[in-house]
Amino acid sequence: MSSVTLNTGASIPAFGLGTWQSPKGAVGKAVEIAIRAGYRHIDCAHLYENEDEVGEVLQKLFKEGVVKREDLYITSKLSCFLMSNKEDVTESLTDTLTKLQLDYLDLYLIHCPFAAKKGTPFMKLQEGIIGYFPDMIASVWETMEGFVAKGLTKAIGISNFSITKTENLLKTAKIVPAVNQVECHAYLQQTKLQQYCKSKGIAFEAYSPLGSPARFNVQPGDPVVMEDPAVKEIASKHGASPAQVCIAFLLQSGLVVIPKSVTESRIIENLKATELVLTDEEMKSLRAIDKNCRLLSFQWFAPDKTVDQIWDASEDEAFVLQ
Ligand SMILES: NC(=O)C1=CN([C@@H]2O[C@H](COP(=O)(O)OP(=O)(O)OC[C@H]3O[C@@H](n4cnc5c(N)ncnc54)[C@H](OP(=O)(O)O)[C@@H]3O)[C@@H](O)[C@H]2O)C=CC1
Ligand SMILES: CC1=C(/C=C/C(C)=C/C=C/C(C)=C/C=O)C(C)(C)CCC1
Repeated sequence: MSSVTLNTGASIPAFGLGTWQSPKGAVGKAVEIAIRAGYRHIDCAHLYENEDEVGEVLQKLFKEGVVKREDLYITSKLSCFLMSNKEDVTESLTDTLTKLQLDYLDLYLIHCPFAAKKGTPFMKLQEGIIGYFPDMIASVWETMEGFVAKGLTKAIGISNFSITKTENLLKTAKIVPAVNQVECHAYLQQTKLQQYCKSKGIAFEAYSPLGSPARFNVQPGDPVVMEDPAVKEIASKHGASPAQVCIAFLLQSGLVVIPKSVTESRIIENLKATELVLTDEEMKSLRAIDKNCRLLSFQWFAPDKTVDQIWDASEDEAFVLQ
């Protein structure tokens, strides 16, 4: 399977399994199916509230000799509720390592540049929002640099950072982020952010590569990337599924891609997309369907800001679904 070389010198498998909204009772099974089938990269987060079940299944697979820790690439992310001080940031990582039953992560990301008050119930998130503060991010980053020094994570990175917010971070960072994980699919191709990340040596990770069809804020009439005529046409030419075309498009663009599924047949189907080779012509027609359409606005993290302000939209003038 192809991989991307990070600015640390390590490689990240270009294809991995997402676990957001993978419910307890299903996420462990999904991770087990995935690893047995050949996945070697799992994308986790404190916020997903399912890391304990992922940890149990990893332990089981290690004990059975199915896979070794060093052959897996495990990412997790700092909770937005635990960003206000060094103790909270350390608590988030420690809690994740305990739940995943691991000594170290391969990659630890700031989940998003916005913070929320510790203890806020997730369902009342809007009541606990603090916002985006460059100074807070700078000190979170300093703490995370300490995690690398202590061997608690091999690399650190960011998620949901615009060019402006990344530039702010780079003013004080001693370690350049290894990765920026952001929404990216055929309807939000993020070419400008991709170019910027490349220029800084930051690898680009595409989340919601299938257009996150079951996201909590989905509305009737929203554009559906897997139903795009160009995607469907290319899929039928290859005897492939639209999901496979969406994944192959991003992989062939040199990105890291982490589709989520808890359905056995889809977990396997998505893995097979790593073998699908699209022609230059097909890549060109997929590049042409970009709508600059953001599906996860993150506005709940900054209700006082417009969605354009949240994403520093002058950078990309994204059309955003509210
Ligand atoms: N850093 C961040 O802020 C974010 C990170 N992420 C990460 O990226 C991962 C992927 O993004 P996500 O938003 O989950 O969305 P995806 O674009 O990966 O879509 C997942 C959805 O598509 C369905 N699906 C999966 N495979 C297929 C297929 N072959 N055919 C048809 N439908 C399919 C899944 O259903 P089912 O499971 O029922 O099979 C699920 O409902 C997340 O799980 C998470 O790890 C995502 C959002 C934000
Ligand atoms: C506003 C809001 C919600 C918040 C959703 C959030 C904050 C989702 C964050 C998703 C992330 C960060 C995903 C990927 O990594 C709830 C709880 C659904 C309830 C309804 C209102």
